[in-house]
Amino acid sequence: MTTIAILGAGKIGEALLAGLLKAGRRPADVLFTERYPQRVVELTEQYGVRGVENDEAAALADVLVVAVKPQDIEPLLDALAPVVRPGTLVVSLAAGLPTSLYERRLPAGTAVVRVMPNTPMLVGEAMSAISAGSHATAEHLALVEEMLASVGKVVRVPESQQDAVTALSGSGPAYFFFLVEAMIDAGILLGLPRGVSTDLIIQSAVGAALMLRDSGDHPVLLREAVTSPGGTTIAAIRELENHGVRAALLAAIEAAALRSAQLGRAHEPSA
Ligand SMILES: NC(=O)C1=CN([C@@H]2O[C@H](COP(=O)(O)OP(=O)(O)OC[C@H]3O[C@@H](n4cnc5c(N)ncnc54)[C@H](O)[C@@H]3O)[C@@H](O)[C@H]2O)C=CC1
Ligand SMILES: O=C(O)[C@@H]1CCC=N1
Repeated sequence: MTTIAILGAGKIGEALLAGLLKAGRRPADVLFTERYPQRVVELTEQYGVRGVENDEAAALADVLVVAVKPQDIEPLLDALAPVVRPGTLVVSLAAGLPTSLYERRLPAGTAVVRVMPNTPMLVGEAMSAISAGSHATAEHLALVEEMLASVGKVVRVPESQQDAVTALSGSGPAYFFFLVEAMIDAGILLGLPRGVSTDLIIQSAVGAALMLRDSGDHPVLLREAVTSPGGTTIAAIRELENHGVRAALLAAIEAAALRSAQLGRAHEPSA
């Protein structure tokens, strides 16, 4: 059985850990590393998996999943470079970091797959996009696809599209949460109790999400079906357009993609 070590078990690392176990991987086949001892205790107690040091993970695991913040990558690569074994697959979940960074810093020929997941991984509904580095084979991609399919959907994209993916689906859940938060506040403005407003909006979000996924209809058609002539919805849509919400989303997502590219460039040799 393949042994997987998750290096950095924070929000996304824990989501993957939980998802892999839920999908049937044995706790003995999953390791993790964490820099805070208290976090090691918590995760060991909760999931029955073993917390180890990064060099031990490199010695024991077939797949090393990097789930530290991009800003924390340098010390981790320093720790891994002398101990990564031939044949190890490195899977990076970090925003912005190109496979070339790992290939430059780890032993020659190390296979790297870059992944952009998102937090709905916690509920088995992740959207993950994967790209092969220059030494990753079809088998490596298939293995990563199989791992991630246990916690949601997976698509393959050229690595050149990963900054855009990061801006869309990596950060995407935050935009929906932001929208929901604002809509709940609108209910408060209209005098509804917070609990009622929250229930109304969350169930509407769940229903709309399922229609988007399952109906096969374009979002425009779904919106038009809610928008009666001379009715309430069109009055709201006019305000959304007047306030530039569409343009704001285009600008926001473009800013996220630029930030992803910038995070990658920060680790270039000349930076
Ligand atoms: N949170 C999100 O929605 C998403 C995050 N990502 C990426 O996943 C990565 C992790 O993000 P989060 O989980 O949000 O961050 P986080 O801060 O919750 O988790 C990172 C964890 O790594 C640990 N860590 C740092 N250096 C370490 C080291 N040398 N050895 C062992 N553990 C170490 C930290 O203690 C922390 O618990 C980032 O690179 C981020 O770009 C990707 C997609 C979505
Ligand atoms: O905000 C971030 O940098 C990470 C990457 C994608 C989602 N969260």
